[in-house]
This record gives sequence, structure tokens and C-alpha cells, in this order.
Amino acid sequence: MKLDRVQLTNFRNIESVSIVPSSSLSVIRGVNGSGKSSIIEALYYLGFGRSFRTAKHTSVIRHQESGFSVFASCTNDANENVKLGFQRDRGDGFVCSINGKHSKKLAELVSLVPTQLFTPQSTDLIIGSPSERRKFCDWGLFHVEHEFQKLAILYTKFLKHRNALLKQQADLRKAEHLYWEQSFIAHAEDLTNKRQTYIEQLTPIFVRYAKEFLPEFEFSLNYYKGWEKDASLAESLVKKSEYDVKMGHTTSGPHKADIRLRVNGVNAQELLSRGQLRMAVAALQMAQTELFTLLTQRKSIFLLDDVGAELDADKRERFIDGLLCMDTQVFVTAIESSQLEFIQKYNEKKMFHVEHGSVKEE
Ligand SMILES: Nc1ncnc2c1ncn2[C@@H]1O[C@H](COP(=O)(O)OP(=O)(O)OP(=O)(O)O)[C@@H](O)[C@H]1O
Repeated sequence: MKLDRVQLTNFRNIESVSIVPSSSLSVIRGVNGSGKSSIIEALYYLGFGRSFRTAKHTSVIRHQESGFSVFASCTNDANENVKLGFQRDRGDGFVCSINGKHSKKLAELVSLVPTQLFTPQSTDLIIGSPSERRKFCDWGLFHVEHEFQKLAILYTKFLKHRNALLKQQADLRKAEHLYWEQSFIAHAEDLTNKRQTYIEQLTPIFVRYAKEFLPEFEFSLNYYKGWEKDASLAESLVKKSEYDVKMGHTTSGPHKADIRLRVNGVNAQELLSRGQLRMAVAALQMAQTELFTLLTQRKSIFLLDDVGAELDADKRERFIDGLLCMDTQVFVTAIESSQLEFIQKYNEKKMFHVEHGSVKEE
């Protein structure tokens, strides 16, 4: 998917802006507070249906306005024109639109706009909680396997049911709970197999990028399933049954899974500097982009907010070079053009200047 034209209305300090981005690289420049990140945040809504900066959607609606909208005219991977939109008001409601047809099905919209984001906070992928890494892996599976979202929803349903029974101190070995217990295990194993396979496919690609960005280190990536290594989930659930009743929730299963990134045999955050952590995140996201392209033959969108922060010029260049080589549509924000001097070498690019929420192509 490539965005051909984007129209933003009442989004943060932007009243109304229309951008015709490059199908390759779009650079968005402006001083602090001009509205650069707001443009990236608005594009992120098309790929995720939410902000990456706030959980309060009302914060992104322009002051005194009742709602915001993001519309995009796009070319999909079959070379067809597709019109997409996302609108949200100050209430709980949101509306997605695909070719003028309104819907509440966010998954349909976001599945069309595979988007990744890199910001100075992206190190959370390595130093943050395991849920960050599960989300990363599940993003890949969601965009690669049609059935994955259904599986994840069903697993969550069986997990919730199991947790409700544990809260009531129910004996899960009783015949009446057998169907639920077996369904929980079957979906958990299915989810685990898919994630394991995905991480196995991702690992060599990641190691290659990591070697290129940080040649002084040896990287490894391992999937931790969320329960003891040498036991089946059924065995682990039996072993933990008393503990789970005491806790009132299930402590084994893919909802506890993690992806462990080790550098020279130790946890990445114990050895890498902040800049190096960012490069390791960049390598993970490049690997994700490459695997996505390889498995789907589709194109994705990459948003880089404040790429100058703690990445030196050489690393910035390698990162953007790599993304453009995969025909990814890249949007980059920067305060100074000096942070991106290397972009002179790209023939296909567009430069935008943002000032007080207005955008001009340069
Ligand atoms: N709901 C809102 N309505 C109107 N203006 C807002 C709203 N939310 C934030 N702003 C303002 O929008 C402006 C743009 O913020 P944004 O984060 O996009 O700037 P930026 O160009 O990325 O800046 P920086 O380089 O400092 O990160 C800021 O001045 C901010 O105060």
C-alpha cells in the first residue's frame, strides 16, 4: 500500500492539511511544536486506529473542535486506487471508511495499511515489558496470516473464561470444565506454534541487520513460550493449578510469552548504550519489514519520528537506505535538514516544511 494523498482535519494544531507524499521518502521538517509529530501520529491512526503518544483520543482533537479525521487516497499492492478514512469525535465512537463504506471494523482498515513506527521511545521494544515484544511479533503475524487475529481473539476469550473460573476457585479438572480447558490449551498451542515459527523466520534476518548495524556484537533471539521449557502446557497448568487459584488468574500460556534478545550472551539492555539499543530496535523493525515483504509480496509504510535523536548520521543513513531498498514508503521528521544531509542522494523524495500546523512542499 502506498499513500498518494493524505487529508488531515482538526488533528492537534492542524486545522486542515493536504499532503501529496512521495511514494518513496517524505521528509517533514519544522521547529519544535510546529506539528511534525502530529502528521506522523495522524498517519499512525490509519495503521493502528489509535495514537502512539496518548491513550486519550480526545487529546489529539484540535482544541474547540468536535472531532478529527484522516483520509487517504492510496494505491494498493494490486495497483488499484483505494480510499481510506478514520474519524473520531469526542465521544467513544470512531468510524473507519474503505472506499466510502463506513464501518466499525478497525481490523479491516489497519490490515490494509501495514505500518511501523520508530521514535526515540522505541527502545521500549527491548527494555519495556514482554507485552511490547508480543505486540511486535503479533503485528507481523496479523499482517502475514489472515486467520491469526481470529485465533488471538479466541485465545483471549478462553483465557478470560479460565480466569473467571479461577477467581471462583473452581476445580478445573471437573468434567464440566473439560471443553473449556481443552479449548484453552488447543488455542494456546496453536498461537505458540505460529509465534515460534514466525520468530524462527525472523531471527536470521534480524541477526544479519544487527551484524550490519552493530558489528562488534553477537545477537541472538529466542521465543519464550510462557511456561516451563520442557513441559507441555497441560502439565504446566496442572503443576501451577493451586498457585493459579491463589492468584486468581492463569500464570502459564502465550499471554506470558516473551522474545528474549541477547547480546554476547547477556540481556541486551545490560550491555547496549541507548543509541545501540535504538539500532537493535531498527534491526528488528528492518527484519520485520523484510519478512513481511517476503511472505506477502506487499509494501509497507514506515514512520520515523525524530530520527536525529541519538542515532548518528551513519546509522540514520543505513536505516533509511535499508527501508527504501525494500520499496517501503518512508515518512521522516527532523528539526534541521543538516540531520539528513545524506538524503541528497535519493532521486525520489519530497520535502515538506511545517509551520504552526500548516504544511508547504519545498
Ligand atoms: N489538541 C490540540 N489542539 C491544538 N493544538 C495542540 C493539541 N495538542 C497539541 N497541540 C499543539 O500542537 C503543536 C504540535 O505538536 P507536535 O508534537 O506535532 O510538534 P513537533 O513539530 O513534532 O515538535 P517537536 O519537534 O518539539 O517534537 C504543539 O504546539 C502542541 O502544543
